[in-house]
This record gives sequence, C-alpha cells and structure tokens, in this order.
Amino acid sequence: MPFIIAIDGPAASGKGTIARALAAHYGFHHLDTGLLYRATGAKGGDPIEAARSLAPDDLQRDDLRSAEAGQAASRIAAIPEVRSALVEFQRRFAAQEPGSVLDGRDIGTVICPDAPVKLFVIASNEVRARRRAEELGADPAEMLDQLQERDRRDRERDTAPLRPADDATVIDTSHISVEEAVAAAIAIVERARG
Ligand SMILES: Nc1ncnc2c1ncn2[C@@H]1O[C@H](COP(=O)(O)OP(=O)(O)O)[C@@H](O)[C@H]1O
Ligand SMILES: Nc1ccn([C@@H]2O[C@H](COP(=O)(O)OP(=O)(O)O)[C@@H](O)[C@H]2O)c(=O)n1
Repeated sequence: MPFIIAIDGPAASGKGTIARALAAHYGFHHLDTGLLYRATGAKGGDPIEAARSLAPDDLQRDDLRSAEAGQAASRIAAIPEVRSALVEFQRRFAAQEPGSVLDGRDIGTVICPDAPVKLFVIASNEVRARRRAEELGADPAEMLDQLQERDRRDRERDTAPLRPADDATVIDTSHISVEEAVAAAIAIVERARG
C-alpha cells in the first residue's frame, strides 16, 4: 500500500515547502496540485474543456507562479466540472509506490480522505503576504489583498472548499523557520508510521 501524505492550507502558508522536503526525506513522489488549477486557468477558453484536456506540457509554462495565474486559478477552481476533471489524475498520482505527498486545498477532505497523514498548514495573513511578496518581488499590501480574496473564494465555494479535515494536524509556520516546520512535519509522519 502506498503511503500518502495530504497537505492543505491557504495560499503561501508553506505547504509546498513542507511537501517538497517530506518527499525528498522519504523518497516519495510530490504533486503540487495548485499547478493543475493554475495551468487550467492559464490555458484560457472554456475552463471545463481546458481541465479535461490538460497535458504535461501545460504544466511547464513559466508564468504559472504569478499572482495573476493564482487569481485565475481560484476562479476556475470553483467550477465543479473543472474539479471533477482533475480528480482521477490526482488519485492515480497518489497511488504510486512507495508513497506520495500531495499539497493543495482538498487533498485530505476530497482527493485522499483515507491518507494516514493529513497536515493543515497555516500562517498569519501578514506573514504569508510578506513571504509571497518577497518571492514575487511584489508589494506586500497588494499581496495581502490578493491572498485574502483568493482564500475567501477558496473557503466559501460549495465544491471542495478549503477546510482542515477532521483528522488533520495543524502546523502554524508564522513564527518558525523552514527547518522547524519540516522537522514538525517529519515528527507527525513518524508517529503515524509507528
Ligand atoms: N516556515 C517558514 N519560514 C520562513 N519562510 C517560509 C516558511 N515556509 C515557507 N516559507 C517561504 O514562504 C514562501 C511560500 O511558501 P510555499 O511553500 O511556496 O507556500 P504554499 O505552497 O503554501 O503556497 C516561500 O518563499 C517559502 O520559502
Ligand atoms: N487542490 C487544490 C489546489 C489549488 N486550488 C486552487 O488553485 C489556486 C492556486 O493554488 P496554489 O496551491 O498554487 O496557490 P498557493 O498556495 O501556492 O498560492 C488556489 O487558490 C485554489 O483556488 C484548489 O482549488 N484545489
């Protein structure tokens, strides 16, 4: 049985950083599921058709990390048919041996509800805006508005809204380093692996 680590949380909370580190530590596969939604939004045209026809090349675009691509992603991510078109790919990815780490918004609640480890990564709005602004070379105040708008959309949508699974463990990265966050995540995985 492959071992699945599900990581969810709001924008720029540190999900991807923890996911990549866990995958490297355990030799697991890693899927940044946000990229699927970013690539779908970036394709333009009918988002349902874009999601259904998503191909590996679409994930290679170099503009997917931009704030604009994030905003477009969160708009098309509210469409139920877009989400359902992407479910099977994510579940197949998660089924790979020896294990995988998936990060997104609905991994622990919808995509892999039976995952033995579920992390919900959070950080204060100000810290998240500052980190993302540094990353993109953008203005922190503008970034704060954008992240909050995106989080609100992600939390309030009807299909697969952003929320912690009942059995998720919360990691607050506001006041800890990357190394401390990764160590906390590894400790949680170690407990689950017995
Ligand atoms: N614990 C932490 N301490 C300091 N910076 C962090 C921490 N975790 C993540 N970061 C930084 O914050 C930014 C957003 O992290 P990322 O992992 O991309 O978030 P997410 O995947 O949730 O959007 C990155 O620049 C990353 O290096
Ligand atoms: N599993 C997922 C992953 C992302 N998304 C959507 O895609 C957008 C971009 O996700 P992301 O993970 O790349 O964003 P960041 O947290 O990296 O800023 C989110 O704001 C969500 O609207 C989703 O709905 N479900």
